[in-house]
Amino acid sequence: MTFDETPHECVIEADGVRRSYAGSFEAVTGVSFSVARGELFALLGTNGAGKTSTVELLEGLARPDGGTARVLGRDPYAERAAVRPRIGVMLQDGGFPSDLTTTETVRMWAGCTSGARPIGEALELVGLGHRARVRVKQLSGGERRRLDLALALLGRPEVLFLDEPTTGLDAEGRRDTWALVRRLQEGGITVLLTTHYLEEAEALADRLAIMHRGRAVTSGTTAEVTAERPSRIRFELPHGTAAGRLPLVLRAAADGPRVEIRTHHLQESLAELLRWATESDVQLIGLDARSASLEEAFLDIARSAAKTGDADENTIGDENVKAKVTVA
Ligand SMILES: Nc1ncnc2c1ncn2[C@@H]1O[C@H](COP(=O)(O)OP(=O)(O)OP(=O)(O)O)[C@@H](O)[C@H]1O
Repeated sequence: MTFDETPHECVIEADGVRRSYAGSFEAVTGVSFSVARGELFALLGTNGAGKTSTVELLEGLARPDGGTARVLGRDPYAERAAVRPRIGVMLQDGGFPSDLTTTETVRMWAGCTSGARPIGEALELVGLGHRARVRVKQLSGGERRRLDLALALLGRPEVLFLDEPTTGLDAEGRRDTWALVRRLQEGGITVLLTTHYLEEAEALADRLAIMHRGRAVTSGTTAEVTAERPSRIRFELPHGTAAGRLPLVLRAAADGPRVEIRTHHLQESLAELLRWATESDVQLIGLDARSASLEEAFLDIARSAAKTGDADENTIGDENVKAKVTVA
């Protein structure tokens, strides 16, 4: 994705950013994406893909070894003093003094934040109002993540960086955080999020990128990313119906009752299958047809990269096969 394709004001821009550790190992090898004002962009990827390393460049915590990072039109590292008051950062591991209470922690943070929200409001926002007097060391892992979020929101940021914000939260806590992020976004905030939860990206992201080994292997809306993957049709043939009776394009070499069709032309393949089933008077047991999910796209990328030892290609999977049938 290039900057020109984004119709609105770019608030976050990574243009070919690179980052090396110890002067040799390149953890981020030229990543580009942009986030428009009010958008939520999610960075997904395998462990060690380079998500945090990339986000830190945009948070101004490190200078890129190549390419450029811009936030609110400025260099977040060189112009940190101008950028920092306008952004909220939720790191993967906040590391608070554990003997302070949640209120004391927020108060301490408020002391170095200009225009900070009232402490009670910040805690209520993240559902920690009832834990105001509890020491940080007594908070659960999920509650600490919420405290992290409260601190990130303290200065009413225009841009919010969330590094795995719901890790350690239970299902209810995760949904509460999603609802809060949506409310913040409705208020015009721009969000860059990293997550391991694909349903989180599906629920929240306007656009996303999947990273692997320091590169953004694919990016776009969930629909665009999944459109590259084949859809799937599954059913079971009734006892006594041979797979060899299936139309040629849907036929498997092997026999057996269970059929799985992978196709890039779901509507056509399904129509052909149903036409055949009706004409042949065959009942398709447990018929299930679905477009590829983000999870499938992600797994395809991880598997393909593991197989090839590289993730250089943008297209993953057998894109040329119109319909691939496996009969188990
Ligand atoms: N300070 C560091 N020194 C050396 N190598 C590092 C450092 N921080 C990260 N790395 C390496 O850089 C690569 C990318 O790490 P990074 O934390 O950015 O990935 P990630 O996608 O955020 O991973 P995860 O999902 O596991 O949090 C990994 O191989 C990691 O071991």
